[in-house]
Amino acid sequence: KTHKFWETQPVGQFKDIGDTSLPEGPIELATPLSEVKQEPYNLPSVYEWTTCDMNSDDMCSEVYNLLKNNYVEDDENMFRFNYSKEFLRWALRPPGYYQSWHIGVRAKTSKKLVAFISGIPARIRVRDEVVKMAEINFLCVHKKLRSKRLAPVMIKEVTRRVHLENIWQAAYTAGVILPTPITTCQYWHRSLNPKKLIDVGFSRLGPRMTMSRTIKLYKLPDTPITPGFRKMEPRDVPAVTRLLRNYLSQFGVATDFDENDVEHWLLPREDVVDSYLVESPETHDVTDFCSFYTLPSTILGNPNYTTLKAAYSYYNVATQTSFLQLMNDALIVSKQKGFDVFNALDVMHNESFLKELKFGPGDGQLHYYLYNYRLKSALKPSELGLVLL
Ligand SMILES: COc1cccc(CC(=N)NC(=O)c2cccnc2OC2CCNCC2)c1
Repeated sequence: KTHKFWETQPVGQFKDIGDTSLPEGPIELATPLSEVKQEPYNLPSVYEWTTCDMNSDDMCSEVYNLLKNNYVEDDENMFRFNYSKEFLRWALRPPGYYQSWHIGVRAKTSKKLVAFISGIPARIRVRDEVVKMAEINFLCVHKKLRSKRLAPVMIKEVTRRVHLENIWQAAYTAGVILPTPITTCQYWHRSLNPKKLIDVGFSRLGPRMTMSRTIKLYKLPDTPITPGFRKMEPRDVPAVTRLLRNYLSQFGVATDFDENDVEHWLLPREDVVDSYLVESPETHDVTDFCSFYTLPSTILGNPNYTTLKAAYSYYNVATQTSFLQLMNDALIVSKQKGFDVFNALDVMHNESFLKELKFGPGDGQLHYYLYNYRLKSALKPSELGLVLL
């Protein structure tokens, strides 16, 4: 009952956990394109499929507003992700993207966008295999249409369109447990504006703590302390790519970035993604790198504030600077840019700075999944080098 749909899909099944006789790799073989269902799946008769052209300002606004009002909320329904239009255009149009993977559902009569799901192409290395995958994200069904079983048919439709491009694997995350996580991450938060976070109920005043003591606890310098710490520029793409590829090579599952990918995903974009590096003042080598993306949340039902400005840790590499000092500089610049909180998952080597830099554990978990690819055993979060938006 609970996983009616997922028990029909080529994903690791709970009953198979621990069965080491099952080989690591694709669960179902690729099929000839002629055997892929050519026509879209059937929706309930009052709805119709639509392809969302994110280059169109109107379409982008429709997707933005659907997500703004109906996308993921925290467990206590106090906050809802509020991805910006510019962020969505960035997230959905990487090199080689397919507009056909930006799938909407409209009500036939009103023509209103009532649901959305997206895929983007990505090369993801699993152990020693680089696999072409779709990264599935932004699955959203209007609050008024929940439990009409729209999500399963939307997942089947995006899968069909991914198959039409001869791609047979996918990666996705969810806050809920489905068959079967490849790893489960904890999320952590570092207060930058503790007074606002306490006022809106994101954080609570610690025991035996006053507000002024709390503000002092989270105080940061005005400027980064690492010599040579500066914003990333286009000329840095080759060096950052080398640094990233070398760092990510140690993880069991990781993004396989090339320079083209780094140019899209990591060059700074105002209010979307920020990237900094350390250029050695002596040698001018690029020795370290840190980045975070901008994902505000709507504050639900607070009379004094509407938006929580949150930075999310993205990819970070330290080879000469201490990881602690590098990430503290990331906190310093994010505070200077007006963020209220800096969030991170315990993936890669993040655990080494979380407690030291005064991150507190979040109250939820983020589960990572692969579609049509079995891992012999689950990964630890520290073995994962993949951050989804
Ligand atoms: C603070 O506002 C929120 C609004 C909605 C949900 C949550 C809790 C939550 N679910 N957080 C995360 O999933 C999360 C926490 C730390 C780092 N990345 C995260 O999620 C990313 C990656 C997956 N897609 C959403 C953004 C918080």
